[in-house]
Amino acid sequence: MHIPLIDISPLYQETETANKFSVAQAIDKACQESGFFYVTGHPISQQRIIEMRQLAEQFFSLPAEQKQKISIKFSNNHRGYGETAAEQLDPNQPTDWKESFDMGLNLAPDHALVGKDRPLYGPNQYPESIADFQEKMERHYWDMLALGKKILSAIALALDIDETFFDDKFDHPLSVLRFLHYPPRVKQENNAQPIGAGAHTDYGCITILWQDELGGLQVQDVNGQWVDAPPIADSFVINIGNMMARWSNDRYKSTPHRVYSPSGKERYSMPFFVEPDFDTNISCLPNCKPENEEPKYQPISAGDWMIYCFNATYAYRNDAEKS
Ligand SMILES: O=C(O)CCC(=O)C(=O)O
Ligand SMILES: [Fe+2]
Repeated sequence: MHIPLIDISPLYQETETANKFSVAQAIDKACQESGFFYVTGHPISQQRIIEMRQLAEQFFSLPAEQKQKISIKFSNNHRGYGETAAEQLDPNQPTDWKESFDMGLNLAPDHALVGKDRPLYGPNQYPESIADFQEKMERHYWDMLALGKKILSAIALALDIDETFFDDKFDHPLSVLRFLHYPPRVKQENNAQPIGAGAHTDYGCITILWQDELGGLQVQDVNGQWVDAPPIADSFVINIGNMMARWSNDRYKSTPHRVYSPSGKERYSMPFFVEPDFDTNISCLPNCKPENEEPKYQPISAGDWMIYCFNATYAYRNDAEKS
């Protein structure tokens, strides 16, 4: 399996239409073949990545009780700290060996969009003891969302739909910026490498992943073999999620991937999940099915789709104690 490296800088040059189109075609091809590609030539600086990594390290090294104070268990909208083993991405494997911090669009509890009908909207939970934590997270959130929308504009171009098609679908995005920390772990008895994150597909539209220099991300090819997707300097790994596979009538592939965390070493990563507004109608995109055929899937709202996927993964959401 080939995971291409695509220089997306032409997407930022308004006049270079031909180059823009060849980037769009390269992205479209990768999304159809492996569902994975790397991007370079994006506007997120190395300095910013270093800053965000330091912030993640600072956060995860807080005392356990401070992290527990903002546990995702206390959130109605899936924000905050997830302790090690809270998540089980592959139901056939032990729980994942990672801790997490999730943040998204920060809406006050009395905001008109917040309520029972749209359970993924609401406030973030931030640690009190790290200076400028909220500001730094939110600045990075909006910059990553802008990158996500740029990639979506290239997908629109490739599909021969209006380049701005996705723009108005991100007024109140469900997008999530996530810190992950895979603590060091000893090798198992059978000498199998420990699993950091079990095999899974992502739920949403597209994922933009930064991973540290250790590597460990693996992508499944069509024969079921695991192929390394090592870190490449100044790049992000982009992959298609289930919502986009559905939206594109399966033109695009949502491909299983997993993380093997090398024993004895800790690993950091930072996925950004690009998800549209809760009420976005996910029904077959233009030009994604033959004219005389029906779409493969029924329309569903982006929010209902995400809730359906979340409920299948997180132990705490299925906990009888939490109604
Ligand atoms: O940590 C990584 O490199 C990947 C994590 C991942 O696949 C996910 O959170 O969906
Ligand atoms: Fe993933």
